[in-house]
Amino acid sequence: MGVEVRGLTVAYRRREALARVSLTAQPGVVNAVLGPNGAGKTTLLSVLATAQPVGAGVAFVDGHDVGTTDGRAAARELLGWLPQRFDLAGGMRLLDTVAFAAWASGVSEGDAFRLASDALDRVGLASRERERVRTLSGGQRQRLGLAAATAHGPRVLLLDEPTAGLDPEQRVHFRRSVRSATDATVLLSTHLLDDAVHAADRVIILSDGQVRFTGTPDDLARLGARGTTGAGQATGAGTSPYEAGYLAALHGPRADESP
Ligand SMILES: Nc1ncnc2c1ncn2[C@@H]1O[C@H](COP(=O)(O)OP(=O)(O)OP(=O)(O)O)[C@@H](O)[C@H]1O
Repeated sequence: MGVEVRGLTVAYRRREALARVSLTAQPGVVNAVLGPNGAGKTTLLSVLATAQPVGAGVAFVDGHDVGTTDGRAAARELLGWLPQRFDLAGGMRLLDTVAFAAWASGVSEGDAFRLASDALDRVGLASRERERVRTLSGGQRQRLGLAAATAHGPRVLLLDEPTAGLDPEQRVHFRRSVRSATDATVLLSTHLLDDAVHAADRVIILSDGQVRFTGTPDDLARLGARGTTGAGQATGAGTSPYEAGYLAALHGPRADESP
């Protein structure tokens, strides 16, 4: 069932971080949520992760309405969430870290270590499973976070800027790990266009709390290839079709209210 959001509005005090956002994410599809700083990406993922209340509108995670107490409880069992900032105990071994996360997500103690071992294998850390967390590089740490978020087999996976701060090679590794770690519906937030078009089947562009574009990376490139942004500015030489599409999406009309 994936994710469905209709008319979602979330405000901090009186300022709207999300303004009547509507979008769907189909089962098994990797969606990049792209947008500038302050666009509302973390707020959207936090609502879906049940860490933040729905203001107005509705949000369903695999058919469960996260605006209700029962819906939140049901959604939590089938979610995987890698927040923008997460703490891991440096002295713990990788295997114990992931097994603990699986157990905390409802997996039995007996299954937790087997699932943790499988998850570490999928993100390319199997050979390090006996090592301690503090020995990992930034990129390896993110992949450990991915293993911890996916070991219990979530139906919906929410990754908040998982490649922030990683060098290009580590970003490529991480993107590949997402593909191999899960067949869940994925929402992956980023402000890096490269990550969005290479990691995802679909791109959702948010700006100022509004959806500006939804489509495939090819759709975005086609939008860019039209040669002008929605604001009528010509795109310069050296601008890729994706970048031109991103600019057009940011400066054109909002996308979630079109048929
Ligand atoms: N706890 C908070 N209190 C008040 N305002 C907040 C809070 N969290 C976020 N905001 C505001 O809500 C808006 C959306 O923030 P959000 O963190 O969702 O954006 P983002 O797209 O994830 O940004 P970034 O790329 O910088 O992480 C911003 O204007 C931000 O200042």
